[in-house]
Amino acid sequence: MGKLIVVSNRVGPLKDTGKAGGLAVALVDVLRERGGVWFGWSGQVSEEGTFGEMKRQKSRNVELATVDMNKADYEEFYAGYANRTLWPILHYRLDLAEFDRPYEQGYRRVNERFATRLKPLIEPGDVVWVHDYHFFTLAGQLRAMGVECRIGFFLHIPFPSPDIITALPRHTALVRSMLAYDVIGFQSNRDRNHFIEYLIQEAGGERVGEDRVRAFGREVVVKAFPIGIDAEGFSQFPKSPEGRRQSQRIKAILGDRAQIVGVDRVDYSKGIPHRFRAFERLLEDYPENRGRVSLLQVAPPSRSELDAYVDIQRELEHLAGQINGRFADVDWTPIRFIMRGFPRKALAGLYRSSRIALVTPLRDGMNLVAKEYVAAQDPEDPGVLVLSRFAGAAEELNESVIVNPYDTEEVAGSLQMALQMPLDERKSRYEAMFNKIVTNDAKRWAESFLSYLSG
Ligand SMILES: O=P(O)(O)OC[C@H]1O[C@H](O[C@H]2O[C@H](CO)[C@@H](O)[C@H](O)[C@H]2O)[C@H](O)[C@@H](O)[C@@H]1O
Ligand SMILES: O=c1ccn([C@@H]2O[C@H](COP(=O)(O)OP(=O)(O)O)[C@@H](O)[C@H]2O)c(=O)[nH]1
Repeated sequence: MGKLIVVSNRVGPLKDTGKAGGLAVALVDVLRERGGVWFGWSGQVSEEGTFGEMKRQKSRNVELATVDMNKADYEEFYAGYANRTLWPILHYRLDLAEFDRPYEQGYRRVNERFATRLKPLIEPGDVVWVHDYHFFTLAGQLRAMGVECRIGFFLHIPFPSPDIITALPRHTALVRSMLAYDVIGFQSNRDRNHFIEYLIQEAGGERVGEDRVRAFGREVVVKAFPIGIDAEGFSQFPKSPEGRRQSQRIKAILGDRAQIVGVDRVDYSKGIPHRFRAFERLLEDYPENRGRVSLLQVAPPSRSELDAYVDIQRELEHLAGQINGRFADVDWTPIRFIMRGFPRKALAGLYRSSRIALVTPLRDGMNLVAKEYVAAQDPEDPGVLVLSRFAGAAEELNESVIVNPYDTEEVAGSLQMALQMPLDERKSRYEAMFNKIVTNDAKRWAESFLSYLSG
């Protein structure tokens, strides 16, 4: 068998640096396990861009092969079409989507350039596994250059219903180019079903088996492969020196008070303002929690060059200040809002010392934080996961307390219920979820996808 070539916009690093982003975290685990080449953007902007030298760096069984982007590529492809057009649409936010012809042209250009740089790395027998919305059209470009090997695609973010997707100008061309892949994977059945509905309604496609569709003259596998984490490995992190150090710091400030934790990139899809309001509502409706329960929100900034991201950051600072001003006391701060990233071992310590994780995205492909929180719990005294029904993770983790993140009163009531949940119920919910995340871990996710891709 040939080698595995993984392609994603965000590549590495292979070490845990505390830079947030579930895609990179998941792929490190997979590549470490199986070995291969990981090709993508270096994270650098230079004058030569994709025409510059390919940086190659080997660490044990994984080789990182990266190229720069130039300023126009960065602005039109990454900040433009990927994050101003596709990201909001795929997260059901048509109100935030910007449609600009240069963005779309930049997207096609960068996909073509990446295909040109990738092609010489592909040898007979290799399989290519492409990730995420940055590269919907990459396989189409590779095929046009004569590449015939098996190429798979996995979408890490949601795929909405045809009603929403059809708002994207020239959506047909985009979806048609996706059919150049041999296997197309989604995080959840909901996303997979939306894609099939699109093919049937908009492209005259048809289902030709449980996981196969025919459209645009091609027959491909279309299937949900919910992404996992290295759950066994993560469950050991709270016992690491860094994990312990964070737990001890938290215990020292909390005493016998309870902590709710949230961990998200600052992104409008994550529902952080709604979460702050739900926590405020908890303090209003259940005043016995004042002085007794606090919310720790870790929120590393993300895509800060985009207005929508600057706006949400400001809104959060304002809201946290307002809620703290209203309820804080000399010895208690209701919301501790930390706008920087932590390495995952440190996060594990924060998760372990929190009675509740409040994971309330308005839309999310999967949400690995939900799985990490479960993995980090003490089996003898586990905390409670309160999870949005709109996270991909909710399809699997149905023993969590599932909430509608838009319903402030419901989330506040669920927090109160979680704070009072008896130990035996906490344990039975935890055990069911832990078993699932250990079984459906990152390794199994990759093996399952690759077994379809190998044909
Ligand atoms: O690369 P950035 O623009 O800095 O953004 C970080 C990553 O965000 C997204 O992550 C998604 O993948 C997770 C793992 O499958 C999933 O749990 C989560 O729901 C998604 O939002 C994005 O998809 C990545 O491409 C970005 O690198
Ligand atoms: O300070 C932080 C915050 C997050 N993360 C990691 O970033 C990933 C976030 O993945 P998720 O699927 O929850 O959301 P995404 O950011 O990919 O949309 C998780 O593995 C987190 O542990 C991290 O390493 N440090």
